[in-house]
Amino acid sequence: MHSQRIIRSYSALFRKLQIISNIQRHKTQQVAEKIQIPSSFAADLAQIVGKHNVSTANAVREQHGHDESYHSIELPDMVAFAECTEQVSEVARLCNHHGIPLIPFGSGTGLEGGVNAVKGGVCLDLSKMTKIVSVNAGDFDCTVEAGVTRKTLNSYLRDTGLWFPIDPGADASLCGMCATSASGTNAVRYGTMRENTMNLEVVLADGTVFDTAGKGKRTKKTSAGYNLTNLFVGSEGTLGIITKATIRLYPQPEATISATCHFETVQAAVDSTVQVLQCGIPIARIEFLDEVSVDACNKFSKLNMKVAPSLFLEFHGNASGLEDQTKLVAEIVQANGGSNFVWAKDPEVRNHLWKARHEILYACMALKPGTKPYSTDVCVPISNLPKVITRTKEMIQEAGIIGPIVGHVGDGNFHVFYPVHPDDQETLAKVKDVSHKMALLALELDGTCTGEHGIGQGKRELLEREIGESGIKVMRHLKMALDPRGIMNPGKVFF
Ligand SMILES: Cc1cc2c(cc1C)N(C[C@H](O)[C@H](O)[C@H](O)COP(=O)(O)OP(=O)(O)OC[C@H]1O[C@@H](n3cnc4c(N)ncnc43)[C@H](O)[C@@H]1O)c1[nH]c(=O)[nH]c(=O)c1N2
Ligand SMILES: O=C(O)C(=O)Cc1ccccc1
Ligand SMILES: [Mn+2]
Repeated sequence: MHSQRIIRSYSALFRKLQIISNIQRHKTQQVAEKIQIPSSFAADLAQIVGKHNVSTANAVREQHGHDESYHSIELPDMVAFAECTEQVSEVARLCNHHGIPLIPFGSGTGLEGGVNAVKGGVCLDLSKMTKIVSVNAGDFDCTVEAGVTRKTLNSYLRDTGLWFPIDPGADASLCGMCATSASGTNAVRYGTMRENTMNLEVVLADGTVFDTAGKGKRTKKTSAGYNLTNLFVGSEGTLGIITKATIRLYPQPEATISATCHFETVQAAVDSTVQVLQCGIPIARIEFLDEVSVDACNKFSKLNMKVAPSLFLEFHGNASGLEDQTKLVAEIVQANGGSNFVWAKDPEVRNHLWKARHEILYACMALKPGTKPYSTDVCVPISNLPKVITRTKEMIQEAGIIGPIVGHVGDGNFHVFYPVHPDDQETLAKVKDVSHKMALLALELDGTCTGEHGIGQGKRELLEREIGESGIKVMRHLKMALDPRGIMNPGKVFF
């Protein structure tokens, strides 16, 4: 008995050591030498996409070597612009043949360093693939090419009475939004890219082109086999290149009302949110801003809000329905000690409010001029949200740093924006420490280390903790099966 127990504990220790050595090995791979590109490669690439669509110019490489995050710029060796799926397929085949990294580029608005070419290689810019392939108004869906952005789609749809509501603030490409599983302010009502993507045309590393739900399929439901569509949603360019997306559309709301209100505590704001959801009010947006964010918004966007934990809300529906909804929400707010429930129908007032919310990143940077934003993004079951936000605020105070908080509170999702001077290592170390502790707390409280920005470069270790050894193994098997040479966006999602 005793010897069996010893054997068991030794084998457990051995397994642990194996995991550590695996992680070490992957970390070493991550800093391995960049791949040497053969001299004939640029000419081969130009054969596929045309000479005018290949660039090795520094300015173009610099433009493509970063997104909107604090992650340092990493230059690709060259940038190629694809104009159609066939070209994407040929480029993938060529890169795969030579084992050259291939990084899909949508519009570069990501927040986790997803497009930064950590191992060099070819950045494949998809912004020239701008066809809106089809709009099926009667079926509430449309199919777009990789370069179509959400604002372009919504302008195109304006006269159809339909719209695509997923709104990450930035004018991101829709396929880039699929790649990061984006969401934003409207997700509480309309869901995220996961719930709104029906089919994807994907080019695999070896050039294979396929449709994740079957050619031309665009049904609201399916039980047909594995969900390959959602395998690629959130894959961050590591499994293949998304060249087309079929996504769901919604009727444009007949009437819209926005509102703001203020609270004594974070708890009161979250309690109000939970009660709004419990009452079945189909709230379209319910955004939390702490007092530091409100102050930043007041200064940057010329608002005149009470500096207190606040909610920005939006209601979509018909006129009579909206009256009932706003009345009920006002009562809930009041019951939780909230004040100044102010609502607006006027589009100008509403647009000003949401513009201010979307520009919060820039408002927070203006609190410390010359800084870049270090962003965080955790998501927990909503009942645990006050705990994580309150503890995070304590940690921010203890560390003596500035960290405004905003949250897509209806989804249990929030962000801290830390404005950091790029050469202020001391503040950066504190920010990283608080962010890591916050993410660990979220994991401990049944949450995820990212609700919507993705893993990118900075959260790979957190992903291992979140998914666990077996889950990571399954992910690795999938990666190996689809991209055996590891050319697709190396250094992201995995070590
Ligand atoms: C001011 C502001 C505000 C916000 C945000 C950004 C900014 C600047 N974001 C983040 C961002 O808008 C979001 O991550 C987008 O989905 C990224 O789309 P891009 O087209 O810019 O992808 P981008 O080019 O930045 O690429 C992102 C990742 O996807 C991959 N990729 C891009 N296109 C691909 C394709 N066609 N096929 C395969 N892989 C592809 C890339 O390789 C990379 O790994 C956000 N997000 C959010 O969810 N909620 C929010 O509230 C906000 N808010
Ligand atoms: O505004 C949001 O909701 C975002 O997701 C954008 C963001 C979050 C954190 C840092 C920078 C931008
Ligand atoms: Mn967000």
